[in-house]
Amino acid sequence: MATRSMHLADAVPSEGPRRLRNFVDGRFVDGGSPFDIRDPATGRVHAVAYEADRAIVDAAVTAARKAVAGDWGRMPLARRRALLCRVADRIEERFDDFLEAEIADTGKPHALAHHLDIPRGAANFRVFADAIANLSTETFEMDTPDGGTALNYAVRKPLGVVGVISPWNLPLLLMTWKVAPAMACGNAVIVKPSEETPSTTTLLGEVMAEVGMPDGAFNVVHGFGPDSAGEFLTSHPGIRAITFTGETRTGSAIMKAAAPTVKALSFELGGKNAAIVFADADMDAAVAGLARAAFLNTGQVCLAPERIYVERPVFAAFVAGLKAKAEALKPGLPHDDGVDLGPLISDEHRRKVLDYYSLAVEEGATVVTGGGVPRLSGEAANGYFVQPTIWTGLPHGARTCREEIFGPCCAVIPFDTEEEAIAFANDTEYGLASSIWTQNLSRAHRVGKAMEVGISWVNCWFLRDLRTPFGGAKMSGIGREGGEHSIDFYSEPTNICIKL
Ligand SMILES: NC(=O)C1=CN([C@@H]2O[C@H](COP(=O)(O)OP(=O)(O)OC[C@H]3O[C@@H](n4cnc5c(N)ncnc54)[C@H](O)[C@@H]3O)[C@@H](O)[C@H]2O)C=CC1
Ligand SMILES: O=C(O)/C=C/C=C(\O)C(=O)O
Repeated sequence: MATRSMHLADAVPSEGPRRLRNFVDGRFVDGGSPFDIRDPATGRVHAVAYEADRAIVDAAVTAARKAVAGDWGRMPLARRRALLCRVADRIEERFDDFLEAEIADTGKPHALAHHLDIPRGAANFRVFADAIANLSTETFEMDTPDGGTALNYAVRKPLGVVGVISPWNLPLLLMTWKVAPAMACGNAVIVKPSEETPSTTTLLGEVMAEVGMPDGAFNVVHGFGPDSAGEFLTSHPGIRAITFTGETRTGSAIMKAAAPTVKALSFELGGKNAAIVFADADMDAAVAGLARAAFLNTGQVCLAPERIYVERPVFAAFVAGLKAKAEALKPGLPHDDGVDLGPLISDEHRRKVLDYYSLAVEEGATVVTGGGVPRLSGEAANGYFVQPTIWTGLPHGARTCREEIFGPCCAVIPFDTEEEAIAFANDTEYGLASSIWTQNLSRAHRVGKAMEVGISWVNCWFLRDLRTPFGGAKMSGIGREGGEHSIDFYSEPTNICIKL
């Protein structure tokens, strides 16, 4: 296959900040207002992105519509699948470029991005290339009033142009989780990555050009939310669907903007996830598993448990174990030896998390560990680090127990009965994920089912089979993605009824 191998975005420069331009109709375009992208581990500007104005967003929509009506829309399925697999291969061939770009934007530890973010970027394309190949549709044979029969069968078709609005916590992973199924279904996409983390999405534009993706099938517009590229997309009449991961309030603003043009919406929103540890759990596994769950990616995972309910007889042992794990985490620069705790994404987000650290104390918490900013030297002294933090003694109604913090922190709360644990866990407006730790399989099933969430993990957390439904209940989202659930969202059936 011919490839166009060129660094169109200047995304791998030899010197100075990278320039991250908008990618429209198969090429990087000039224009837009520059804004700085900071490395959160050092506070230094490492790239400049260009905020797309309305004209650039309009050009992206026009190009995307042309692609759907043209080469991309007419492409045979086998070729479409092969191109998506080639995107996955190319992400792997350029693994180090993606790795360094993701690390520069997020400051996350090298090992984390190496094991999680970049491999999932490639895996997302492979999984949905397979899913679309194995798609079946429904058929119904019916009797007709004249004594004959008719055959109904559905064909699935792309929606058209899909707007993808993605967040900063797992930038490549979460963006490709939406782009891959949308493109597998034959849609053209316009991605607006988070203004904090535009680098890997820009690199994906290079990859799309390199593998020979038809012009306009994949577009990137940079910028912010309100009155910027985000809102221009969500209100654009040429876009048929919006898929979004991020804060619940943002989801609500997007719904409003999308309402006049009646777009299809798929939302994965905030969480205030609960974990429940029963006294019969394998305690070492529960402590290790929940330390990972609470502190991975510095707590910036929407699935992270910020409330951990522990059966009273094992409460003290659990808290002591979790404290030891939190205190063993080493904050620092992504490439430094042994570093396993990165910074928060921005100074603004650190202020928000530190405000919650103060609020917890005002609300009556005992700070088991953490509660502030770690002392770091060298370049990391200017990074946006906070200490992993554990609280006990918080009342259920505390804001710290009800509002999404999105930092490396959790409240640990005792319970006495299974019913009480279920009631505590479900006492929230959110409903994304839960994690239950017990060796009693009947209870695991019973409690897992009682959770008002999209995903209940038992004796594990963030174990992902990409074919399964993924999304949130209550204010944690609308719809499910994953496997055929993604195909359902990113395509629509036309029923054909043939009188035989
Ligand atoms: N995965 C998740 O569930 C995430 C949750 N959050 C939560 O959200 C809080 C705020 O972080 P933000 O980065 O401000 O999240 P956000 O939800 O505002 O941003 C996510 C994406 O939405 C875009 N956006 C924002 N407002 C928009 C609008 N009106 N129309 C269209 N697009 C819009 C942003 O530019 C970004 O690409 C965090 O402190 C955290 O609690 C943040 C990121 C990811
Ligand atoms: O595995 C996934 O598809 C998603 C994981 C995490 C999030 O959705 C999130 O943190 O927003």
